[in-house]
Amino acid sequence: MTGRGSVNKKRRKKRYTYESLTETAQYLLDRVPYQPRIGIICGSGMGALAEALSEPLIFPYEKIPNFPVSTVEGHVGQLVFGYLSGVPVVCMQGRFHYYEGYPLWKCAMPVRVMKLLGVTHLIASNAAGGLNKTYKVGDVMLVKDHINMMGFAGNNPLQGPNDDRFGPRFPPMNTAYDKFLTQKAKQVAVEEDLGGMVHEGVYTCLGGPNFETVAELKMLGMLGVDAVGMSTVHEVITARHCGMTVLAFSLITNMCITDYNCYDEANHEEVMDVGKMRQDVLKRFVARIVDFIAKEMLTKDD
Ligand SMILES: O=P(O)(O)O[C@H]1O[C@H](CO)[C@@H](O)[C@H]1O
Ligand SMILES: Nc1nc2[nH]cnc2c(=O)[nH]1
Repeated sequence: MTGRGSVNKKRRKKRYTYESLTETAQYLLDRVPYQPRIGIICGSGMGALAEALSEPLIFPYEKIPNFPVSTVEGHVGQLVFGYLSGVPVVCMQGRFHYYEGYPLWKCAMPVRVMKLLGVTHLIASNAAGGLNKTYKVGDVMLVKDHINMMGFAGNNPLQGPNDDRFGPRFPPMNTAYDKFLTQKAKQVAVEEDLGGMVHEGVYTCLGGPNFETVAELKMLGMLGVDAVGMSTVHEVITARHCGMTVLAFSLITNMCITDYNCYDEANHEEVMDVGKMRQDVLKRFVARIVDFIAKEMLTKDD
């Protein structure tokens, strides 16, 4: 086979199969003496969330069969297994973004590996720009919904042949973010020094890596977006496709600039600094949510 046909065939071959992802999961299960039930994805500058795990077992991405590698500052690039609030969890200390050059199905691949490890609940965190004018830097926005902007252009992590062993061809997304868990997280946030700084809102993911123009942000504001980032949506779609319960939150690391007379500029250093600034409170926040899931939700699933 020559030309386009052979190029397409090679591309198709590179996609993960159920079997190759099982191989990845088995590699990890052979080295970890338990199955994690909760998965946590650390946002930019929020890798410290993984430092809260006791008895950590660390797997750098480059050592895990079939795993992509992290290329972004603030994303260490390792899977950390351990206990949080006494519950076995797995934490992605570093996620994959479209702007790194990975297709969305590859960016979301660790979520399927988590599923095969036994994870039923996903907590996805991210750093995001606050578009809602009532938000402030350092606030937390619980994601109540998303707008899949990249999906509008036909780019979706579930694109390509569907494997029913993961989930259905046409999964619903209107219940993507678990309401019960989000309500509980709201209550926890209020109790954990985040009262008045916790919101519920709509997140969108753009391809990046550039931050947005003023006109783009104005448009997103009109669409009802409260926070803007470059991740999470593809992970959540993949998680819901395979039946996981999802909670997601954004740390507002910068306010989106929608004024042509403002000459401040968004930058990644600020994003990471704010992550660091909020790391202790977020560690407690996530630990309490894990505790809640373990006590109120896992037992129901068992
Ligand atoms: O979404 P996370 O990975 O938290 O990071 C956000 O912050 C980075 C930009 O500073 C981008 O990677 C964006 O997606
Ligand atoms: N797209 C986008 N991603 C971010 N991540 C952190 N802040 C921002 C932002 O303002 N825009």
